[in-house]
Amino acid sequence: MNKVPVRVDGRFRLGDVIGSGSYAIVYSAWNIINDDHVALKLETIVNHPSSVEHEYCILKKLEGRIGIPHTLWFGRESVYHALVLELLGPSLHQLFLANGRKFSLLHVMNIGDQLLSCLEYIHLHNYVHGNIKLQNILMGLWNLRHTAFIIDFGITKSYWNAKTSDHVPFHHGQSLSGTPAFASINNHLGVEPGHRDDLESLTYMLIYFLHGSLPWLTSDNEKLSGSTILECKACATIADICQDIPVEFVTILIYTHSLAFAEDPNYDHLHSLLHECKTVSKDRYRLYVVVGPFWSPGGAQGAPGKLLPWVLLDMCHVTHCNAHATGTVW
Ligand SMILES: Nc1ncnc2c1ncn2[C@@H]1O[C@H](COP(=O)(O)OP(=O)(O)OP(=O)(O)O)[C@@H](O)[C@H]1O
Repeated sequence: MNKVPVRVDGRFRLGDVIGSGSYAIVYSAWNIINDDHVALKLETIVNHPSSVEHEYCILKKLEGRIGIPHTLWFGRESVYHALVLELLGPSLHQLFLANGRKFSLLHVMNIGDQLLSCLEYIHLHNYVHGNIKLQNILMGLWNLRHTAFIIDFGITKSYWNAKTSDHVPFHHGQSLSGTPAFASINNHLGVEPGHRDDLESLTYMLIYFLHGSLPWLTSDNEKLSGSTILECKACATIADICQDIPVEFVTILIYTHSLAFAEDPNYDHLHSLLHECKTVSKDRYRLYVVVGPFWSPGGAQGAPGKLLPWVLLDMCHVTHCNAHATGTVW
């Protein structure tokens, strides 16, 4: 890496490295003029379009809502693009590890509620975040310590064509963007991302918090290839994924999988399912039958994947979706 500047824009003095990703290194920094502590993201200027500049443009359109980081400055400093952001606290990944790899149901619901509202806001502004994962959710500091912030808009995309005022067309054949562990199945399959993909990633993340794992992750965090993860994800049954957690998560997962490419999600429905978990007794967690795997990849013409036959039973309801019921009862 090139020599890192001592100061950026004459006023932001660089401190320690607080994080890094594939494009940039994030430093804590101190604004010597107003004594403010900030986060400063440095990306080396290269030929391809700047991810940090892209992130800055998106944040400028989104900022103003709780859960979206404020931008304080963007510009060039020697051979770097520099983005100055409000300083945030630990990531959900760090908190999860510090908490012994388990969050309580109440905590998961609270985080889920906040992130769902924030994603709805991002989607209303015609964007798909594209990389929802625990490392990209930071808690605020001080009086915002209970507020979850979504960060890293480096691969965020607009799904709206401003010229034609249309949803971007269904498109197939892209490479996987985002992080394989939490990517939607359609993302693995190269389908143009939409709202549904952010919601599917959010659901995997919430389930991961409750379980401490997902069927396609190894216990020793071995780095598996995207194709191995896809194979395992596509073969996993709902029972594998949602074992021992409230049945509402089964409904949420099935709902996110069933969304069509350009369909507007019903966020209120998802909020109410999350809230229903509060009243769920633990006995209900296991009372479902699932025939899996529950997913079939899209066809060669770029048709979206579809739910395979499955049956879900719980104490109160019997829900059929093309059901041919054989399977195991838990
Ligand atoms: N505003 C902030 N306040 C505090 N820490 C931050 C802030 N922004 C980023 N970080 C830290 O820096 C890390 C890397 O940031 P970020 O994910 O934005 O970088 P990236 O290069 O775009 O990553 P990726 O490779 O995932 O796209 C985060 O996981 C987080 O720990």
